[in-house]
Amino acid sequence: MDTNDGVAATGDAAPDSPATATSGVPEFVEVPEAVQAPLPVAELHLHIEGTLEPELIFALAERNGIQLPYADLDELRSRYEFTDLQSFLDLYYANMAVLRTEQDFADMTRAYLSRAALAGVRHAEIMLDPQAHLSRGVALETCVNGVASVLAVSEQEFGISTLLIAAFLRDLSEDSALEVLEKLLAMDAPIAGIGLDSAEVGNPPAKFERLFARAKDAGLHRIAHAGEEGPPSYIIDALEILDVERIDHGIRCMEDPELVERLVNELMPLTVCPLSNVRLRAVDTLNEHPLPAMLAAGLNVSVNSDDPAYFGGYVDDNFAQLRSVIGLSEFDCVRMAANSIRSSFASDERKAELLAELAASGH
Ligand SMILES: Nc1ncnc2[nH]cnc12
Ligand SMILES: [Zn+2]
Repeated sequence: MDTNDGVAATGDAAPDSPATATSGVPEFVEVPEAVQAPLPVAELHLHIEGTLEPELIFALAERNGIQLPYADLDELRSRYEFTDLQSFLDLYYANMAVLRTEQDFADMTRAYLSRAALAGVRHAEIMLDPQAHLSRGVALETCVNGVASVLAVSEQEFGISTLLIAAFLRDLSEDSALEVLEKLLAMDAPIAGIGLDSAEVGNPPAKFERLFARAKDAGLHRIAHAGEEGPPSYIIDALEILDVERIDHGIRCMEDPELVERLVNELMPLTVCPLSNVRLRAVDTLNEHPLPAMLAAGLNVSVNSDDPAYFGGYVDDNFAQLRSVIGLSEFDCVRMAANSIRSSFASDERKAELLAELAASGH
């Protein structure tokens, strides 16, 4: 690991040109950062339905005989202009209509993992929104088994260890969430934890106190979106009422210095998603993103892609823009990669393996 200031990543790999005296290239020329392997990271904040790329949406629609309300890819892409979280969620839920069979869920998962492997992801904790599929008449077994069947071979095929997290939609009732959780437990679904997502404002953590208590009882990990659009008090409530182990986003903690101090002291992981925050207008531009201030405050932050098909990039794209647009140093990138691994729910053995890989990565 080096601690040099980051050089802007161009995204274009330089041609292979060994720096020999005879090639005319001085021997001391360093390998440009762009040709280095990506940082090995754990992706901790990823909605699998948010990885549905436009091409796959069209392919699945055709396979399932579904008429999309867009004439072509360009028309679909023209809708990816969001004004806030809800404007995104409307499209995100609408596009799920193409997911009908186990094969559809498996294909989506496989597409994410193969792209994530190129992005440097070595461990992924993947959220699935079962209620968004049940409400369309897709069985729980269909979505869970479709995703899980590919996760089961992910380490072997993609070198990515995985865990599945059932995320519950906070704009629905707690009773609905409890009913689905009981079904997941009864079918022995391979879930490692539960999450809380969807429309945040007006749906505070306290609404899901019984759900999270039940999940804890069942030995499940607990995470929740908080402080994406919602106030800092939602972060406090997620910690105190839901007893979460990680906060998804959490960027609005910066409005409450006492909360920041608490999060620092507790080493509470915050899974930050910079490109998502810009696209959903939680921040105006990447330059105004609080991530550098969060790092300076000593918060345990990691970089994640959230819904990469909708927000302009996977985790490597997030890092590349942080380097090139706001000049984030290589030291901070490596620090966040290490945070992501340490904050994961992977086994201690797997974490040690990944930290060793990070140390040997040359970053
Ligand atoms: N960024 C996000 N916030 C809340 N719910 C989501 N579901 C998918 N992406 C989300
Ligand atoms: Zn999210």
